[in-house]
Amino acid sequence: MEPELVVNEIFGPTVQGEGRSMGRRCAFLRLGGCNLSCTWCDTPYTWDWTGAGESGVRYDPRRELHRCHVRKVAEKLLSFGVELIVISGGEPLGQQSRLVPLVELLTAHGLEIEIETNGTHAADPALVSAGVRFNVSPKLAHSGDPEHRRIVPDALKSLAVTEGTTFKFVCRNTGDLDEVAGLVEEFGLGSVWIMPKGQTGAEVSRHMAELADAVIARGWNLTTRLHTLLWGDTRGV
Ligand SMILES: Nc1nc2[nH]cc(C(=O)O)c2c(=O)[nH]1
Ligand code: SF4
Ligand SMILES: [Mg+2]
Repeated sequence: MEPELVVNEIFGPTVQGEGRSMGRRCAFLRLGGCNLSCTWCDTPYTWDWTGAGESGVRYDPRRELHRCHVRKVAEKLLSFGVELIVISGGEPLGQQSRLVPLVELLTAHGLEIEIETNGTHAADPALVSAGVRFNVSPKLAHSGDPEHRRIVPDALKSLAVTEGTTFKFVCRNTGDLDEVAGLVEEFGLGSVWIMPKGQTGAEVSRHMAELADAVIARGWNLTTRLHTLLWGDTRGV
């Protein structure tokens, strides 16, 4: 039987708004479901059916989630005519065995693939050998998730030695950077990016200004949230 993915939305062309490929033209596959429930999550409509997030909104899974055959998803993503596909969520690695055939179809067409993940799942070796790059965003205490759920040591250690992985931490101020340093040290994380928390351009810019000098001084990289600066808290961009 042909595998199906639980999809929230497919959109493009846009630009990758975060991290190492910021500004690159791309299309997005946003999958449904997440194993965490961060209070400030910017995509609660992919998982929050009870109103657990900051907004208190209960989203309707019947509206938000769609089962789609891998082949159809691939066709749609290829139709955007972009060189880079970003797979996000929710938490896309919750469906990673079913992502393998999709990634194989896309890489056969010469596309590059990045997966945004919260770092609680080790990557399937088949995704790694297909050439997927992982943008791993472990959650800090301010996410509101209990530590045993947001920090999975074996997953982080495995992702840390996976070729081409970057780590991207959502931070508000310099106080958060000590917590990042602790994780970097404990799990041997390389290619560290700090990203300001924010769902409006003003909030992103304020946190960015507070963080920039300290991030540079610590020898890390800084990314903004380009899509938020451009389009605010809009879906599907
Ligand atoms: N343009 C754009 N860039 C992004 N980079 C990571 C995103 C995400 O939602 O994971 C995202 C997103 O939602 N939009
Ligand atoms: S891990 Fe990501 S998608 Fe899941 S709740 Fe946290 S911010 Fe939202
Ligand atoms: Mg987003």
